[in-house]
Amino acid sequence: MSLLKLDGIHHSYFTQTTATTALSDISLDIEEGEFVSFLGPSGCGKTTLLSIIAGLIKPTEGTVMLEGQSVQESVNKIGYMLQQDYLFPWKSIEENILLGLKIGGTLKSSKIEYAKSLLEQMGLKGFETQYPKQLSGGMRQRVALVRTLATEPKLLMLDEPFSALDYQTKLKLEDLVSDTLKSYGKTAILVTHDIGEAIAMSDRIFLFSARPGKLHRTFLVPDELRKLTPFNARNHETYSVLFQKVWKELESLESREEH
Ligand SMILES: Nc1ncnc2c1ncn2[C@@H]1O[C@H](COP(=O)(O)OP(=O)(O)OP(=O)(O)O)[C@@H](O)[C@H]1O
Repeated sequence: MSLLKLDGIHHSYFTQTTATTALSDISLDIEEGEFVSFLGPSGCGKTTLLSIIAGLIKPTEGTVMLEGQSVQESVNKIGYMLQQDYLFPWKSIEENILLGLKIGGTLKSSKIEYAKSLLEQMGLKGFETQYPKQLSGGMRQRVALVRTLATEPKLLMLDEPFSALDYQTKLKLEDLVSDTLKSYGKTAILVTHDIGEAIAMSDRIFLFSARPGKLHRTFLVPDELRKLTPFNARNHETYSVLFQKVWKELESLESREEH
């Protein structure tokens, strides 16, 4: 059984006078432990689809099942990492990380130990008593990921989590996030505008067409890239071949939108 199953998703936004169809007939499956990316022209409905998967928006038509249950019954199984870290500035790094567990009523010693091991793995040991403003943007994003992983979500939604970072920090964080998610066998969906990031980090890439967003094509990332770190994948010859393919396909979708 797939971890996540979307079947016939269709979504329109309605006002009193207008209807905007954002998504049309999206069906896809994501397996446990897979890392997939959602790519597509601006406005093709990626954020709408993430919100539907998270159970924040009920689709006009279609179903979303996580581990065979409707998402409305599984909201606590989903974790987020967003473009902004949304850490509480008045709380220390440790307090920020443990907050999700506290709110969820699962602040047990085994969970605290797990959070501490994540903190160490993300290179944040020694920063527990510091405050967000004392950390760099890349470090704050690492704290945000630890806070998310600490609640042990089944599915992680990564909504452009690297797009506000400088290029070098972004490349380093891609490696660290990829390594951490692989080592814990986590399933993740990355929304990005960066084709290279999608190729370097994913097992599969879902390419959506312009509004209304439809699943246009799925690209399988070849094994020789998947076994490398994202940084090393970017330097492999197969990477450029796939980059060209995805680029051309995306460009054709964007030019269709303009006419
Ligand atoms: N609350 C809303 N009410 C009406 N229309 C909306 C609403 N939210 C999104 N839309 C429309 O639905 C379409 C899809 O929007 P969405 O934000 O999901 O796309 P996206 O692919 O995430 O965009 P981007 O890549 O620019 O972030 C767009 O045309 C947008 O204008």
